[in-house]
Amino acid sequence: MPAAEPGTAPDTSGPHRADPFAPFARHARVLLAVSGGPDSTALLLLAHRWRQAGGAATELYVATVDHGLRPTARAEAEAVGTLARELGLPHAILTLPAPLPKARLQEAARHARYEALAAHARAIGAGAIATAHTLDDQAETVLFRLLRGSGIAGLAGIPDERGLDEGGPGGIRLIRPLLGWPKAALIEECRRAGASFAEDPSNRDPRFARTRLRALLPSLAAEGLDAGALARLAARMARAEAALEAAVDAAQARLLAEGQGMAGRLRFPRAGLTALPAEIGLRLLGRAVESVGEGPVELGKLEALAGWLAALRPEDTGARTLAGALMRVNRHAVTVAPAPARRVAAHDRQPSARSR
Ligand SMILES: Nc1ncnc2c1ncn2[C@@H]1O[C@H](COP(=O)(O)OP(=O)(O)OP(=O)(O)O)[C@@H](O)[C@H]1O
Repeated sequence: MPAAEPGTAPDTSGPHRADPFAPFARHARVLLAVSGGPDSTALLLLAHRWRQAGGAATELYVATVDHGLRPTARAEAEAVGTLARELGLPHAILTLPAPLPKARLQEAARHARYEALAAHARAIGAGAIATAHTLDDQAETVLFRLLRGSGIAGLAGIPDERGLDEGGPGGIRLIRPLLGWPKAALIEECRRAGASFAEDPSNRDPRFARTRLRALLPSLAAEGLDAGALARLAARMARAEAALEAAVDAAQARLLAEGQGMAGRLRFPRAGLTALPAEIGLRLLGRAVESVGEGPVELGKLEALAGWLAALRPEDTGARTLAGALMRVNRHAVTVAPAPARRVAAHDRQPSARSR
């Protein structure tokens, strides 16, 4: 792959941010996740150009994950290495510690990929990983979630920055500087730089719902629902999501202080909880169930739980379980605690584990 022309001014004409690489400047080192496809090859070229043009003192490192799934993967990873070397950037090929399971392969590959990238980022002291998600990826994600009846958080689409391992060691950030760029513009960047790239055949595999949805996008665009419109929807939803979460933070602080919960158990004053706007109450319940139960709760099930609570008359009491959490309602309070079945199940599992 021939190198990009060094020193060319960064193309800041991307549709969204004046400087999409500005978030890089907060880190001494950023790891670019480059698969060798057109999007991430353009990420490599553009990030390097930004750096050459004096973007910041940020050092750029490059890594390619070889999932061991396709025979051509190694050669593609090596081609990324060649381009990175031409640009003067360090490159590593990362392999996975264990073979991927056959079930839910794409999801498993994505999970393993991020783990490998995060481990490498920590090893080289990079505070952030950058991926090359595009405007097209954003549009597909929003459309996909729209069709599945997602909530506001889902319709907010792919965030341009988030913590990769919140609470984990190192606090690595995940940055997506190209979310405002159409894929076609990135292919054009590669072409202009004379850089070749590989195409992942799974992107065209009609067995994946994503591929079938992608095929719908041109017809929707002809009706006015183009990638830009879907991205605008995502940005508006992200704004609403942030405001709602801030309102839930405030309601949580207020009601938990009033409710006097005990260790491992959250207690809300019933009148205060049921008086909240429905969306805020729903989210607060979701947080409570998630924190004492088994983790994230399906929105539809949470809505059913909140609906049940809202339909109770003031004199009614009762209890419901959801996702490993038990919600008890008495006249004065709503308490959310780990479900007893979970405690019993955990207790039951121990002897059988020992007997193996
Ligand atoms: N093998 C790889 N090595 C390094 N980076 C990769 C690899 N595959 C993907 N990436 C990075 O992730 C970005 C998104 O890739 P892709 O759209 O294929 O991911 P995905 O499977 O849809 O998962 P997600 O969108 O959650 O990352 C790429 O632009 C690239 O930056």
